[in-house]
Amino acid sequence: MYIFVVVVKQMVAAAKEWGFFQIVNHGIPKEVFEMMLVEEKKLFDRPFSSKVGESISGLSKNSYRWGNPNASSPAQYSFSEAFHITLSEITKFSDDRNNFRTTVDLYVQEIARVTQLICEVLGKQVNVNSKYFENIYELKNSFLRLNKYHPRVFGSEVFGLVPHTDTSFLTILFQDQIGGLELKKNEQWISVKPCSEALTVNIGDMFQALSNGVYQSVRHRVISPVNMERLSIAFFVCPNLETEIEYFGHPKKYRRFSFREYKEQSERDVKETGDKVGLSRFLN
Ligand SMILES: O=C(O)CCC(=O)C(=O)O
Ligand SMILES: [Fe+2]
Repeated sequence: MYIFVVVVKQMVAAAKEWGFFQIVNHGIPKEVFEMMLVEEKKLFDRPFSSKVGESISGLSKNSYRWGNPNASSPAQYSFSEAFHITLSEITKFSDDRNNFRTTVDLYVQEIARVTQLICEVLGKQVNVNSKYFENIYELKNSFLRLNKYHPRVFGSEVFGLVPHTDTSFLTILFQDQIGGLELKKNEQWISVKPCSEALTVNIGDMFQALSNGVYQSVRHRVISPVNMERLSIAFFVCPNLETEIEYFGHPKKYRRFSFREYKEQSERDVKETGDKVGLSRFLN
């Protein structure tokens, strides 16, 4: 019990100060990550035409992304490709010849169990209404993002993923051992070193709003690896589109808004400026 209290304190402190922390002893067997990496590799190894052209293993057609479609200068290029798989899609997969569906489903169940605990614990400390995290596995708008980063082809630093904050409540990331993820703190970029047993958790914009700005959704980016590829798997816990995001105490830092409103505003901002304005648009 004492240990639990200490760990909660550390998580809360990290969520406030860094917006990031790593967890070990999460109870997910390492085989689950290994199996998931095998499936991820197989998926990315398909020919480009197959990834953009047809639906794979029952994934929706627009689940595949590459680069940054909104880039208007080299500084905004992202040298990576990704698959987005929503929880609602997982139940609809039809083709399971290659264990893809079973593996993804197992992964999400395991991750959702750990995420449930983290969300409840963090939420409780800042009086977030418990309805937001009642059943993480039922939040069908949540999604997995499988990321593959390509070795850099130009000189010095190239982005694998441009600086951004996550729109989610919270993101829970498994990364391989290559490294490249960095977070911004006091105007400096700091690397989040890979640790094979750890999951990396970061606060998203929605948790910042629900906690009235106490937890920080911190900007982060990925620097392209040198001479090798990097893989990661991010699980974004997201509310349903119509969910109203609101802190129930006073004074309220942000006005009430729906997740749909936030997403649509962010998409418009990204299209127009290449970047999301984020929560500062929703100040009270
Ligand atoms: O791959 C990583 O290390 C980070 C991924 C990320 O930030 C994202 O997918 O939003
Ligand atoms: Fe991110």
